[in-house]
Amino acid sequence: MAFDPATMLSLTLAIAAAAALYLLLEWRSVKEFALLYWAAGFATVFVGSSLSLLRASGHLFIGIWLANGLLVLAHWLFLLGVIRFVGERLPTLWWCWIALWCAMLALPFDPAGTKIYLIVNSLIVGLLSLRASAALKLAPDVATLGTQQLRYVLMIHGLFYVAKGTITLLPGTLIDLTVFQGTIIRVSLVEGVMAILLIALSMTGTVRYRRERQIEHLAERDPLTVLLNRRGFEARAARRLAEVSPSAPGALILVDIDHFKQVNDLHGHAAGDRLLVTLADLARQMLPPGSLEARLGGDEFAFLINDTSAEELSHIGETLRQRFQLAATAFAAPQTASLSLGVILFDTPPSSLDILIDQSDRALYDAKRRGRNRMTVL
Ligand SMILES: Nc1nc2c(ncn2[C@@H]2O[C@H](COP(=O)(O)OP(=O)(O)OP(=O)(O)O)[C@@H](O)[C@H]2O)c(=O)[nH]1
Repeated sequence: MAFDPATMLSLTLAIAAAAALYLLLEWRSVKEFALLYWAAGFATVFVGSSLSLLRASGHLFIGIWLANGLLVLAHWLFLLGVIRFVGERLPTLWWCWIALWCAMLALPFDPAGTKIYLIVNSLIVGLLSLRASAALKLAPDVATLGTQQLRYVLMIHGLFYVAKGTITLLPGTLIDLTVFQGTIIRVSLVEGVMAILLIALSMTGTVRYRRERQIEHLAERDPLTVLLNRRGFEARAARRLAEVSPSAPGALILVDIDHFKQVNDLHGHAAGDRLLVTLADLARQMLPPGSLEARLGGDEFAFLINDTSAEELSHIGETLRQRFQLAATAFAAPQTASLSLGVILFDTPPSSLDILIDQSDRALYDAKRRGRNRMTVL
């Protein structure tokens, strides 16, 4: 296939239209607002590329100025989509490109004017793409394969446009925007086709990966307390247990609320829910960073702590018990709700999490049997 301008522009038109439509359909199912910006961006590329065909018939204002201006607008929409996707705010300064681009309308249609136009236009497109790429540099726990892909595609695209603007500065560089003449313009058309294809694919990938991660996250969380559920706890525990050694012992604390049924019966299910959330909040506040906190079901919770000691466990258990008891006084009952804790401290990795849960369950049973509102350590 010849890389002639007409073929490249036809490809650009076809891919941009398909990308706009695809992102719009994707938005209908995922309702991620960034997809709307990106779809609008590709629709703008489609309109801009269509208008650029008019330069061949002498309509230079529409075919060059307006068409290339729409290319800038498209990249602005891509940037707005990325900003929306990462939940950032864009400083007002970034709106200045509109004033700059309008100022270029004053440039004459001679070779010097066209050259300045191409340089400024390319630099604006390059900077908008690089800014979008920078916004996608997310923390490792938030970044997905999709965001990484989009980040690098936008970075390469932005660098290409900055290079294009810079090379155009060189004396003797041949460009003729009126008839798509000059190596830079031709290379740019080829890059444009590749870029819109890769950007569109990365954009859908970005949203998909994030959605998958959100679904994964929800599947491993208890909706009421937002602690891990049993499945999430099991999935994460194996790696923590393998890190246990005599110099860094581990502990599993099993917690059950005493007389919880009375809270539900006397104050309603919503009050019971509030108490469960209170316990989850206390655990989040008091357990050392890196601990695993889970609600195994009903009023039973499990906390896995690494690199701990009997003294630390005793302090955590006692404080948790006392603070919970204080919070539970808001729900008066013949027997106020309290906490029973069964703790197992171990200095070698156990053969399985289930065995560990069984052992701490025995400790918990002992705490219940001895009158509740206490902690038993094995
Ligand atoms: N509010 C609320 N209650 C729940 C939830 N899940 C389970 N429960 C209730 O938790 C209670 C747990 O019962 P038990 O642990 O047997 O009762 P208990 O009164 O705590 O008894 P002891 O543990 O022996 O002191 C039941 O009444 C369940 O209906 C929930 O998500 N929200």
